[in-house]
Amino acid sequence: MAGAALELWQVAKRFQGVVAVDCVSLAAAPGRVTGLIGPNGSGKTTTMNMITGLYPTDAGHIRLDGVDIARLAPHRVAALGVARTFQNIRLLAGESTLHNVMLGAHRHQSARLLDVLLGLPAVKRSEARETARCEALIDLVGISHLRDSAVGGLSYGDRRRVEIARALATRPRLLLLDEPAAGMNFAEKRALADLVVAIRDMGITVLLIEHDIEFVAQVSDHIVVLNFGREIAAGPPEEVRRMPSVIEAYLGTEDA
Ligand SMILES: Nc1ncnc2c1ncn2[C@@H]1O[C@H](COP(=O)(O)OP(=O)(O)OP(=O)(O)O)[C@@H](O)[C@H]1O
Repeated sequence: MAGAALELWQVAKRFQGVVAVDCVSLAAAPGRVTGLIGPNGSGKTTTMNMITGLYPTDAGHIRLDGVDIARLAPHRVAALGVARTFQNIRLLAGESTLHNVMLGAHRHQSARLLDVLLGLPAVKRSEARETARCEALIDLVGISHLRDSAVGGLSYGDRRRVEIARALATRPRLLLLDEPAAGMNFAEKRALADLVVAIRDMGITVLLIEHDIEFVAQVSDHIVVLNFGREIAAGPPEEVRRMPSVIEAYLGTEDA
């Protein structure tokens, strides 16, 4: 699978006079992990919401493999191979892990309604293939023992894994992770870091929003730092961590 190249150029967003994103330009290279960091309220989630089509941009371009997606509806952006997880986990609590992950896969089942109603063998084969693919993803994220468990009863970290597996089930070329390590303990974060690297090694481009600077530095090939809706620094993790502007804006705060 070839990861998509994401490019933002002078992107801006205001909410009734509040400047959420002032002027952000960034590039996420294909098949690499780009970390997007910054203090609370610096515009990270708003940027992600513009990339996925949830918010239309007020200015600038967002290009996916050169195609401007800035004003496309969320389902059209998703159809181009963009998947995401949310800061506040969004899953069907009463349904099993497998059922939740299968929801991500359904976009790829092309069977006609009549064929499904007739239960044709080709439809059953396609369903079996998709089930096997989703089971493999559940295994990849490390929760195969929770395949049939209702997700409402799972730990926070495991629910995050279900969300990532569901996003992967859509066969993304670009995966956006919004604070995936939030609320995780040390061991869970270490396993998550391995998972993010495994996803990158599958060829998928990853854009990662995260507060935990150690975690971001560990998994990112490139880091972009926002403050007050503007990009204040960008570069390799070790370089960015040493920049005085970053230390002042981010690492010096209680979020670091
Ligand atoms: N829907 C909205 N309506 C009004 N203001 C908003 C909306 N969404 C975000 N904002 C404002 O835009 C600014 C940027 O918010 P955003 O959530 O993008 O920041 P963030 O960097 O993701 O913060 P956090 O790390 O706390 O999640 C904040 O001042 C926020 O209050």
